Amino acid sequence: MSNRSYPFTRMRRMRADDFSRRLMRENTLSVDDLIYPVFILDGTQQREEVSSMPGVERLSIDLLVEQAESWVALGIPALALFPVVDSAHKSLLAEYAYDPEGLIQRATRALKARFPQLGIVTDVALDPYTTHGQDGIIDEKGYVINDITNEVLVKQALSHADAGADIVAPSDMMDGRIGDIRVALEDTGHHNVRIMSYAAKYASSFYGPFRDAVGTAGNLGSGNKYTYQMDPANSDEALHEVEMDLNEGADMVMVKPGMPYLDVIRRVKDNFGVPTFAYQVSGEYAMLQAAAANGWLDLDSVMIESLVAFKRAGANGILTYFAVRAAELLKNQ
Ligand SMILES: NCc1[nH]cc(CCC(=O)O)c1CC(=O)O
Ligand SMILES: [Mg+2]
Repeated sequence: MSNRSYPFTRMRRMRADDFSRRLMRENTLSVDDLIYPVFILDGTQQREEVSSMPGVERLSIDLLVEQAESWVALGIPALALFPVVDSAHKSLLAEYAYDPEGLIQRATRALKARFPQLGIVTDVALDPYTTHGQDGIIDEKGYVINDITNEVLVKQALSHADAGADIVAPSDMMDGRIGDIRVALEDTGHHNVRIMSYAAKYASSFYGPFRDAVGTAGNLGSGNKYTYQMDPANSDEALHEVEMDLNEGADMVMVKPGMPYLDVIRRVKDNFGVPTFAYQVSGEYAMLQAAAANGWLDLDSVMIESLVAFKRAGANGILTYFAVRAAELLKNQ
């Protein structure tokens, strides 16, 4: 007989029964892994669907607080807040981003007042607040000016922290903003406000439906974010980005988008062993929803499979528009 291990080893033996499949399962998904991104409208009693994201609703603060009751009851640890900013509040210098009475600042205060134990993650980036939809302040040629943008991002992050945000999450990809924000938070006594850095954020076309949801698609027009977001062809560069953000004081790092970038998550986790998050972005959500709507995929099972895949790749948690549905499924399993 050859030196083959079969039939002494039969990989199928452990798969033969549910109990042994459970015993050898390497990764599990729980509600503790889920962060739910939400879109916030101004006004009261406002509720709007997002056509490219079936099942996602943009809500005014009062309705958001009402709905959050059930999300908290499901055990979802944290929400990530994204504003739908009225065009009257958009400007070249993005002043509304750090207005203490701005939409995110008010939403954060309302949610923390009602649910002190619910983690609130705020997005630090200027794209909802600029007339051109870029994530920073631009020069006469349209180039996003790094260091001037950082000054505004610091003001924005501090205003979020003052409003009660637990985690500020810079998603802009300027160089050096993590260090600038960390120093400012320390100087103002916000020692425990955590920074989740969108450290390896790619210039991705999978963000399309998000730009519809927050209403920046029109402002950005045919523009792109290639001069600050990463080239999808790179992954060594992602490690360099992550290393810099950790050195500047990031508590958590993120890879974004999610599913097409699982290899990057694995490299980040293996190299640094720090809390690593993935963002299953709007386009990934839209793809699965669209296929399910056509009867081509079973939504609940592909949703859970995709989320387990993030855990297998090394993610400690996932920002996902499926958070509520997944939490319901995990509760009933
Ligand atoms: N700072 C903007 C921001 N923050 C989160 C997303 C995308 C999230 C998603 O697609 O679900 C984007 C879009 C962009 O960079 O243009
Ligand atoms: Mg960077």
